[in-house]
Amino acid sequence: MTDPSERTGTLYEAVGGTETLRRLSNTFYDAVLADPLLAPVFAGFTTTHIEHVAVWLAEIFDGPARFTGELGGHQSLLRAHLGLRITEEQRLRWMELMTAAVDKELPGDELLRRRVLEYFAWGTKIARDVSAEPPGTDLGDPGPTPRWGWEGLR
Ligand code: HEM
Repeated sequence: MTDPSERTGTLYEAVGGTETLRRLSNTFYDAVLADPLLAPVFAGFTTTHIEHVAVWLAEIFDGPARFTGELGGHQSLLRAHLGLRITEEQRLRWMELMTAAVDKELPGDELLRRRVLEYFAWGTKIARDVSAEPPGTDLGDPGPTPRWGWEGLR
């Protein structure tokens, strides 16, 4: 089935919920920390990062709004990237490693794969742009956490 309008339910349900997103996050950060271009960016990495990314993705893909409820929401996510000065080369490597992680952890559903990777392509550009601003920059109110569905950004 490839027509997005024929797909029901949320991307969160289709990926298999928070448990799968945790596995995706885990596989991805194993690769990031072994990567010479990205590892230095993640010098302050702790294992809570893996869980926080899984909780963020759950909300993006229309699951529980726990990142908003417990972890500071959209603004806090953006603020976490301030001052990182992410280069386009680093963003592309991030995408390459995430694509490999998606292929491993979310096999067999081409439309789901495409939608999930489209979110990451969109989100990494925002992270790169925000990261050019110094730490502490006032970002104003970025609005609620975005939601991604079978037809993309809503
Ligand atoms: C869709 C794309 C992205 C998502 C969903 C995402 C998600 C997150 C989340 C949820 C956090 C907070 C983690 C925590 O609270 O522990 C975070 C922090 C961070 N992100 Fe991202 N991120 C994205 C893109 C990127 C990119 C492209 C890079 C660099 C190449 C990056 C580098 C970092 C770093 C270094 C931190 C930690 C900052 C700190 O030490 O507090 N992120 N990200």
